[in-house]
Amino acid sequence: MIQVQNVSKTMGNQQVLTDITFTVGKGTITGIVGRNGAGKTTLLRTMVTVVDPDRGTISVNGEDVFAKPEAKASILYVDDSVEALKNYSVSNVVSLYADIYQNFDRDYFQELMDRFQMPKTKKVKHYSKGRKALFSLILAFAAKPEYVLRDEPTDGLDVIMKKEIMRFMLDEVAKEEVSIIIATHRLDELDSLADQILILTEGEITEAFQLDEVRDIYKKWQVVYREKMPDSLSDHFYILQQSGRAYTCLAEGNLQELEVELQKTEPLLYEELPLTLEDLFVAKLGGEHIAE
Ligand SMILES: Nc1ncnc2c1ncn2[C@@H]1O[C@H](COP(=O)(O)OP(=O)(O)OP(=O)(O)O)[C@@H](O)[C@H]1O
Repeated sequence: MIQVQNVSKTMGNQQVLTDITFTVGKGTITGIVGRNGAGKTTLLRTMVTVVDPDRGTISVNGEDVFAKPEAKASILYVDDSVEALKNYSVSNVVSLYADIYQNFDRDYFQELMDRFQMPKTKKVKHYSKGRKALFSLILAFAAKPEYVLRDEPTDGLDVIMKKEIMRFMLDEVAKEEVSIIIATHRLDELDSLADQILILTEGEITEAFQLDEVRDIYKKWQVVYREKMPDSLSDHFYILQQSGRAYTCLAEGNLQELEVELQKTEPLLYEELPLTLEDLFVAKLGGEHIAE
C-alpha cells in the first residue's frame, strides 16, 4: 500500500501541492485528474522522491520513502526517459534496466515484446511515438514493480494505440497484481479502468471517489416525455442534456425508489445509459468540465 499523508510543496513562490492525502491499494488503478498545471507531475515526482515535500510523508508498505530509500524500490515512475535513450539499441536499454532493477525479468520482457509484435528494430529511435510509449511500459512491467506511476500515458497517440496501452495496463493489474497511478488531464481515459479517482485542482484534492461506490449511488437514464419532464422529477434528477422532450439525466440516491418515481410519470420511454466519469463530474461540480 502507498500512503501519501498531508503532503505540501511550494516551488518558487507558488504553492504547488497543498495537504495531499490518499492511499493506493494493491492491484488497483488510481487516476489523478487535473488540468494543466494542477500539480500532477509534481505529485508523482514527489512519490518517487525526486521532489522533496515541505511537509507530509509518503510510505510504501509501511516504510517512509524519504527515511528509507530502499522503500521506493517497488515504485517505478514511467517518464519520457525512453526518449532520452533513443540512440541506444533495444538490447542496451534492456541491459541498463536489468542493471538498475533487481527483479527485471528478461523472459517476461521478451514475452511482452512478442505479444505486442514489437518490430525487431535495433535502435529505440526507429520506433514510432506509439511504439515508444508501449516500449516504455513493457520495460516498466518487465522490471516487476509493485507500483507503476505513469504521467499522461496516451498523450499524442492515435485511438488504436491509446486503447492498446490502456488495455495493457488493465491486463497487468489483473494478472500481475501491480498497482498503477495514472496522471492525466483526460477523465474519459479512465472510464471503466480506474478504481479510484482523485481530482487535483490547483494543487489540492478537491474530489476523491471509489468508483464501485459511486456506481451504486448514481444511474443515468434517457427519458422521453409527451410533454416536458414533470417538475416532481426534475428536483431529483440532474439533467445532463435536453433535446426537445428527450432528457439525459443522472439520478442520485435511492435508485430503486427513483426508478419507481420515474415510472409513475409515464414517460413515452426510458432506458438506462452507461454512466461515464465525465457525467458524474459535470453533475457533481455543477456543470464544470474537468476533462478537455
Ligand atoms: N521547478 C519548479 N519551479 C517552480 N514552479 C514549478 C516547478 N515545477 C513545477 N512548477 C509549477 O507547479 C505547477 C504544477 O506543475 P505540474 O507540472 O506538477 O502540473 P501538471 O498538473 O503536471 O501539469 P501538466 O498537465 O501541464 O503537465 C505549475 O504551475 C508549474 O509551473
